Amino acid sequence: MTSIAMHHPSDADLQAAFSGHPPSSSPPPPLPYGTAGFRANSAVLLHAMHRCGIFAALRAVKTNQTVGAMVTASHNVEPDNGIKLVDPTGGMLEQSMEPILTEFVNADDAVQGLRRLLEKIEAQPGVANGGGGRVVVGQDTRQSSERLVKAVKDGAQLMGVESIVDLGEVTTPQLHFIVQQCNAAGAEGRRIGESVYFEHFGGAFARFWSLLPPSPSPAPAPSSLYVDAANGVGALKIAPLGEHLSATLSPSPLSLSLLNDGTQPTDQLNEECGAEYVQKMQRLPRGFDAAEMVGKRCCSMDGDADRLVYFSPGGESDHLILCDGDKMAALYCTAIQRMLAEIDLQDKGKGLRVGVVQTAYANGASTAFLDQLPHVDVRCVKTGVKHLHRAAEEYDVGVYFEANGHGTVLVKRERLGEWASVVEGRDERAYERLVAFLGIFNQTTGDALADLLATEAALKYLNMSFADWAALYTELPCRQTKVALPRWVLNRLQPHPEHEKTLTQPTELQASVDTAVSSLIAQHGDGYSARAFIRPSGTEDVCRLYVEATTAEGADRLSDELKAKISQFGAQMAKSVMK
Ligand SMILES: CC(=O)N[C@H]1[C@@H](OP(=O)(O)O)O[C@H](CO)[C@@H](O)[C@@H]1O
Ligand SMILES: [Mg+2]
Repeated sequence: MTSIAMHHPSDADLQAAFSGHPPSSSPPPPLPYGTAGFRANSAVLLHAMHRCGIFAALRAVKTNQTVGAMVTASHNVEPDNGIKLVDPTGGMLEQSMEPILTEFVNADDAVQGLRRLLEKIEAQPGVANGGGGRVVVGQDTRQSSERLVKAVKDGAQLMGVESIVDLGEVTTPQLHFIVQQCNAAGAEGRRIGESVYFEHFGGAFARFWSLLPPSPSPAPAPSSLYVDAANGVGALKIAPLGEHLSATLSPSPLSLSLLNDGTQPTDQLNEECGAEYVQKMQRLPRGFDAAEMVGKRCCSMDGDADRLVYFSPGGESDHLILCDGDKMAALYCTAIQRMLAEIDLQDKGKGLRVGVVQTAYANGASTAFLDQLPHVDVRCVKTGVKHLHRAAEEYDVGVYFEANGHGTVLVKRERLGEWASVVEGRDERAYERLVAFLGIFNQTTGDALADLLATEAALKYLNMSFADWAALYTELPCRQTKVALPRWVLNRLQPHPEHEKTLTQPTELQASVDTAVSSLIAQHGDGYSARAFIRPSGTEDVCRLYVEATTAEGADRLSDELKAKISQFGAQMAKSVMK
């Protein structure tokens, strides 16, 4: 295969780069770099994968570092697929690169597109001539993933990258973490693979556990945690995680029981299971028996294991008690607050700046709970973890969570280090415990496995049962619905650029929301609260509607009314183009 040196390739080189590769006869519809990368039905993605491979390799060559490419469509249905690119930091692709990549992926003329891309990449700051660079590729368990990974690798190979490592089936957060580790100081010669991941997170959990007050002897048997793996890639990682914990902590304090592991012929990825289903539908996932498992501690990951929600069957049909991302943020903040208080530094002007970042989908009761915690800033940003992650980085300890369970806690290690001297003579074990707890979180992205460990650690430390955790606050009744609309209609909806709690366009649709909300409040009088917003999804061709109100009946009514308004708006738009 021809490979292109980064500087001034000839037209023949560029032509060769695309010979035998899509786009084929029918050009696919333009693909946006959405909330989490490119995502669509897998049948139209081959050319995008090939070009993302080219792009990833160029970024790797330019920075002379390791870049990642994860082939996954996360919580989407099995026939969909997608790709998320991982920057050398281990984080998501830098935002300024998104339009550059999008233009290249959608260029009608592939050769011209690549020429423009080369110019733009060369203009970026970085190593002048590049040289080495590595692309690490991972995939979820979708049937289409293997074929698409091949297209990514073919694309990467054309760009003269020094090496391409195919990790096979890994979770999205594993790939992020491995990329970060590859670029860390002293990584040369280290084996690239997932063992580094299990050692790091299993080790962090074990360290924290060993710093807890000793359990009465003999230690009580660990209570089982039932894990719904959404029939996705996370299922493959529960056993190695368990083995690692048993090898480090004897006996392992966690007993993990795996369900929806994708091994049965009827198992379908994300179908009636997984974090998205459980959180949005508020229903028990398939395979969880309400009567048999009542009161048990359970959790659900999504298809690529970067989200986690906890729940407990309520005993009746498929009713459940949910601890979603909002409650995980509340739990972690409570634990961090307690740990800070133990070292007694918070109110002495030396405290760490602790912040929590949420989106407009956070339940109002969670925001109120976090707001009343002392010394914690609460912020609301746009949907999509890239926005939350960036905002959380501004704090010394930045907790971020989407209600759907995607989140983590970011820590400025150097600030923690500065504290080491301040705590001298105080409770040093408490300080070490704080450091160890914060060490459990994945610093690159939200991570179902790491969050599972952190949740179990926090519950143990706070001596809380699942029921105690669920009772930290009571959610306001809320409804999340979606209305299918074509992309060109969705493109007319412009959410507020900072918080998405309103639409700046079309103003008539926003006015309908305002009127419906005010009239519900007016009907109930003082003390009644209600909130609603509309937003186009960045991962599916749907318009999302979120509603919350003091009463369930009010939330239902508001939701029905606004759903009808959205459908009406879609119909009007369709009519206007037919004229
Ligand atoms: C309301 C909601 O849950 N939206 C999800 C969903 O984005 P949308 O743009 O809303 O489709 O998928 C994103 C990627 O997984 C996730 O970050 C986000 O929170
Ligand atoms: Mg996901």
